[in-house]
Amino acid sequence: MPSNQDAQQLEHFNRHAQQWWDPNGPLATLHHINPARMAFVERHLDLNGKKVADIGCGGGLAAEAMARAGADVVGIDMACDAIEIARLHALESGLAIDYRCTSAESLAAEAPAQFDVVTCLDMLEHVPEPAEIVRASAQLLKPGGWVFFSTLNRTLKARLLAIGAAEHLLGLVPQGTHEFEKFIKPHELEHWARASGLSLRDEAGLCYNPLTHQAHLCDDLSINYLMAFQKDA
Ligand SMILES: C[S@@+](CC[C@H](N)C(=O)[O-])C[C@H]1O[C@@H](n2cnc3c(N)ncnc32)[C@H](O)[C@@H]1O
Repeated sequence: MPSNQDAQQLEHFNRHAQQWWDPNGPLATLHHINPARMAFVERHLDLNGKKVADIGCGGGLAAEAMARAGADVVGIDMACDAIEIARLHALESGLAIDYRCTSAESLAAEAPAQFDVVTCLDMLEHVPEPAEIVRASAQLLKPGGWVFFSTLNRTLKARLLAIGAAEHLLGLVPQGTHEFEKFIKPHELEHWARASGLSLRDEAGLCYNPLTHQAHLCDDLSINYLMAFQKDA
């Protein structure tokens, strides 16, 4: 297995693959936050006709939303059971999405500078070397292309809410989904992106109400946040 993977994390997502599309299942929170994440992407560009790589696509929640908006999507993930579920669901939805069980680094080696847009949503905090995923994302982009990351900030508040409350108190997310040490500060993400030839264009917090299950874009980056970068021409 290539080094930039956490076997336990992949096993975790494979274990829940069958329930990926259950809006009340273990991945329900991803269903709840997906419209706000898509709104962040679409405030920068029209996805119609764009070639998109969705890195760490899982069962395909974002990939399907982008395909419905007219994008030509390649979805990749190293949890191969999740990719199988994504394929089946796209078939049922009548969407043509190219799903592959491969790594971001392999796709970048195979298809450099081929994509208008890269999305990497709630994935960076699950890999040992997130900077390498940022670098691969930059390699995949055409000059001027956009990449969107969402991840969890390494703050006490995020630890209390995303792990303490969501995993242990409320059971919104399966226990073991997150490791606090892997959370990423916005300045770290920006630093890795800049080193990969990406310029920061926008950032937003993603505020989530665990009682109403409503998520919206906000100014508070202290828990879940999104960043948009453009590849330097
Ligand atoms: C929290 S889920 C997010 C899934 C999807 N992006 C979404 O937001 O709906 C994290 C995903 O990252 C994937 N992942 C973890 N490590 C990976 C790696 N090294 N390469 C590709 N995908 C990976 C997991 O298998 C899982 O599907």
